[in-house]
Amino acid sequence: MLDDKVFLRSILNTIPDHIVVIDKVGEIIYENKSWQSFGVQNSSNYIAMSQQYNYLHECKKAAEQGDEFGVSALKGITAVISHKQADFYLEYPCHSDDEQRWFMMRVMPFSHNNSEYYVINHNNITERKQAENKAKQLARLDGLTKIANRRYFDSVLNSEWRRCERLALPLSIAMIDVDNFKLLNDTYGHQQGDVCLQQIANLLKQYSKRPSDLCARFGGEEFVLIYGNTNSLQATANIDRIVTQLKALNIKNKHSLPSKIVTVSVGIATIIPSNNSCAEDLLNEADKLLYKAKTAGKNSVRVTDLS
Ligand SMILES: Nc1nc2c(ncn2[C@@H]2O[C@H](COP(=O)(O)OP(=O)(O)OP(=O)(O)O)[C@@H](O)[C@H]2O)c(=O)[nH]1
Repeated sequence: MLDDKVFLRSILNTIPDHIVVIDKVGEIIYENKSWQSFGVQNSSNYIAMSQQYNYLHECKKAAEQGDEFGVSALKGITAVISHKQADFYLEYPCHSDDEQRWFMMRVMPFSHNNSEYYVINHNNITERKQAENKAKQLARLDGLTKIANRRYFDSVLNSEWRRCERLALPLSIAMIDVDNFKLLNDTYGHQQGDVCLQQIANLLKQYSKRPSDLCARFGGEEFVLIYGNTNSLQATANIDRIVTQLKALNIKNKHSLPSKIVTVSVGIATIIPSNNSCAEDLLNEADKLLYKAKTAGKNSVRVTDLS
């Protein structure tokens, strides 16, 4: 039975992976049913093409059009064909108009009648990718406030620093600390303190919506905002709006005098990043200003423009 071609073909047609076999020059000499039906549902490209195509030519075309995965696929398959590599794996996105999808391409050589052939197998890994992406997103968030955590803040600050340095743009940072937060906890309980932190985080989110903005929980009752391509005046105006909105929320902290509501102290520092300084210096500057605001009586904003 195993010598029966129809029998073997039937087996291959039951496999959900998209399988294609090419020869040394990339000519497609076999495709299974899954491959064919995927090709019918999707426009022909290097992952969905039929026997009239040359697989390597299609990868090359995709690479020339700037498709980075086309470049990797071409390189990997060529490396297997030229025996530089025993096999090749590539994970790549292949989104349709209404669905996000990811696949893994696997290239394995085999010999038959003194000729070499290559099985190219595309396996749908969307579920795993979605789970990985979700885990990645969760790892960036602070558990209580659901805004960015300190670790993610550090990485965004460094990349925003480099971007603003490259483009000679101003970068502003605002350190925000809740005033007399211990009093709030002591008066209304820790749970109410948590709710207050969540309210402030939601407010900060509303005022950091541009792609180069980020609000994060720095730790405890301290928050930090990154404003890329934002000068000192713009950053201060934004913080003023946040402070006004916080006042409007009227979150009670009756022993915090004289306001009796939740207020914040803020330090804002702006710089045009260069070789002479680093992101940590800017952060330290904002922190110093915050400390000054605290020691001068809290509920105020201190600003330094180093640009
Ligand atoms: N509810 C709640 N409290 C927290 C959390 N993280 C830190 N805190 C509390 O925040 C309080 C901060 O107290 P302090 O550092 O003295 O600051 P403060 O009372 O705001 O005083 P100033 O900063 O000088 O205005 C501490 O009591 C911490 O226990 C949290 O996630 N939830």
